[in-house]
Amino acid sequence: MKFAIAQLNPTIGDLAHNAQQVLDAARQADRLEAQVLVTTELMLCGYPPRDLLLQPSFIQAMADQLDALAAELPPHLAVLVGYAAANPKARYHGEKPLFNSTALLQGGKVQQVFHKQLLPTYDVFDEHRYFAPGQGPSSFTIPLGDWGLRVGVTICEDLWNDEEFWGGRSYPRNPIADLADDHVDVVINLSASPYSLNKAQLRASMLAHSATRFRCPILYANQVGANDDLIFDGTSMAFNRQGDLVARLPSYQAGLAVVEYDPIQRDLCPGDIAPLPADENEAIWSALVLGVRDYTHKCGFSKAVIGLSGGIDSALVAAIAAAALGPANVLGILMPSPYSSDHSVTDALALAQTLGIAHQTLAIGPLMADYDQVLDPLFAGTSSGIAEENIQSRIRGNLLMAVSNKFGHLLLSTGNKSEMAVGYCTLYGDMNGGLAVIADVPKTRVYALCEWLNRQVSSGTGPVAPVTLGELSAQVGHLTDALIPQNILEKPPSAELKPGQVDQDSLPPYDVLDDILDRLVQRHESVAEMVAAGHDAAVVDKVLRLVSRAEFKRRQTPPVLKVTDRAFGLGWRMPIANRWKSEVKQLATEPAEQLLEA
Ligand SMILES: Nc1ncnc2c1ncn2[C@@H]1O[C@H](COP(=O)(O)OP(=O)(O)OC[C@H]2O[C@@H]([n+]3cccc(C(=O)O)c3)[C@H](O)[C@@H]2O)[C@@H](O)[C@H]1O
Ligand SMILES: Nc1ncnc2c1ncn2[C@@H]1O[C@H](COP(=O)(O)OP(=O)(O)OP(=O)(O)O)[C@@H](O)[C@H]1O
Ligand SMILES: NC(=O)CC[C@H](N)C(=O)O
Repeated sequence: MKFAIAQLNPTIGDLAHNAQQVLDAARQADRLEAQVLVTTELMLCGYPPRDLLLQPSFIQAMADQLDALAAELPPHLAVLVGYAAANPKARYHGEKPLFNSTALLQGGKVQQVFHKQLLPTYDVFDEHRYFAPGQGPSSFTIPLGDWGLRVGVTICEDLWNDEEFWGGRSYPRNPIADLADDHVDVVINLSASPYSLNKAQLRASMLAHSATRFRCPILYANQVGANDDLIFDGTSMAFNRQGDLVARLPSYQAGLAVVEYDPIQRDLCPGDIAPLPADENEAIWSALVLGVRDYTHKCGFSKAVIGLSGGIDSALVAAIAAAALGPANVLGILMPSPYSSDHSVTDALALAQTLGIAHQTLAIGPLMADYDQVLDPLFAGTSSGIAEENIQSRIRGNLLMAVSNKFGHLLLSTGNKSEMAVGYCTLYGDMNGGLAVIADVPKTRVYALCEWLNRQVSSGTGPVAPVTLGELSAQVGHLTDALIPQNILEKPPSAELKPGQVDQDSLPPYDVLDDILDRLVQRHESVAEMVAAGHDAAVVDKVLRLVSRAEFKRRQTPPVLKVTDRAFGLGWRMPIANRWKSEVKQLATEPAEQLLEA
């Protein structure tokens, strides 16, 4: 008796293409003599479909696609497919018209339908907006010799609510416990669980716990690929009833695994276990490469443009883009101003050369002079300040968008999470772009990732992950000792908007800033807790005020690829016109310029 797990990469709304992926996987599973194929949550429409779910024509098209798929599948194979099913009982306003469902397709038609019971509505999830909860327990039976194997079906969050695992902090219901009470032999879970740092390890310990606690094998199929800001790592797994890992699919790529069930032992047999990324840097790098590749291609682009400043943020984004799209599809634009250092140009050129990407230099001095001249009647008699400095950034943003418009390149923006948090970036300037590639990566991690990249290349360790450095190395071919030129790693970070400017004139050292931000954004700590951890109260106060003051900018940031537990975007929904002072001593009404320089 064999189960197949299909780890697939659906595109939101591309029903025919997603169904074709299921069909291809089913044919492969059939050739491998599997009896059951498990796909991922909402596979037919892709996860998360968001407000497409509010369009009745979309739901009808999905139902039609499901019937068409059922008719084409190998007839003996039982195929579990995630889709959104109409809720026939929904009659009054406010009752949700849909279920988040799994169809069991076999013999050319839909045999059974199971509904998700626990609907996540936190962080980036908003499932109560669309779905009614199902009432379990949900199972089906596969004839096996003279008995029937009872298979319990759950959908993603259904498995995330074991009160023992979370130390009592969960809802009263646990669908896995209900299935165990119902004496199922195996539990299946169809998931769309987005990547964040170390989440694969969390999922594994949670699954191992449930398998052990209920003495029940678990097969877990997770979506792979990126849809908008969310990156899905896949890393599908299977655990036996002792809680041992018996199979794992590779992270960050589509694939199919077959796991055998032994009816005598009533347990899963050991199968192939793909390695996890070797460390945190490899995991984040691989996630970002997948995020850029899928966003770019799924939005219909093949090429990207990036402003290359000779700094570390644009260097990392350019390396990610080169790995994701191929160096031939990345264009770096150097735009020196009279305030730019020589090394901003030489370092950017060295980077373009090691990455093998095309580059072009557009000097912005004459445009700055034109702006000064045009604004002179209005600005005469005022002292030069932030308005004039930001014009440089806006000229660059404008030129980059002109290149994007002219040649159809996607503009990748380069701001990191630390500067996005405190508003150390210019609206309609360096914030321009279609995708904010590293806006969930703190500056200290930007350095760590670049150092890791250089170590990988210089140690000649070769491919580190299937979609990542290996491909980049293969494409670049001539990598020597460093991918990111050493000077980019060593020089002090600077916006170079005025002579001699460095980030640390305005901001606390990045290790201090990032620790405070982590405590604020991820861990919801109070000022008192941060001070107790050793931070200076005045520094904490300044950072909190900057964060509060910059909300209007973050709301206008391009979609941010999420790699932490809490990214700016859907998981961070703060009001802009906001007078809540928390423990911040005073409302942040000072201009950002004064705050940054305080
Ligand atoms: N609540 C609100 N809702 C909507 N809009 C609001 C707003 N409050 C201010 N604004 C608008 O925002 C403007 C201020 O924001 P903005 O124009 O971005 O300018 P601002 O934040 O004043 O200055 C940008 C800062 O980013 C730094 N920086 C660091 C690194 C790189 C770069 C770079 O550009 O390369 C820049 C730069 O040194 C400076 O300190 C106001 O003049 C106002 O128009
Ligand atoms: N001289 C320049 N040429 C091209 N692009 C630039 C230049 N200066 C700034 N940019 C663009 O604006 C972004 C923000 O730049 P800036 O150097 O001011 O800040 P940063 O946070 O230190 O980033 P980086 O580390 O990439 O320099 C850069 O990442 C780059 O995309
Ligand atoms: N799609 C879901 O139900 C996802 C929720 C789940 N807790 C996760 O992050 O993986």
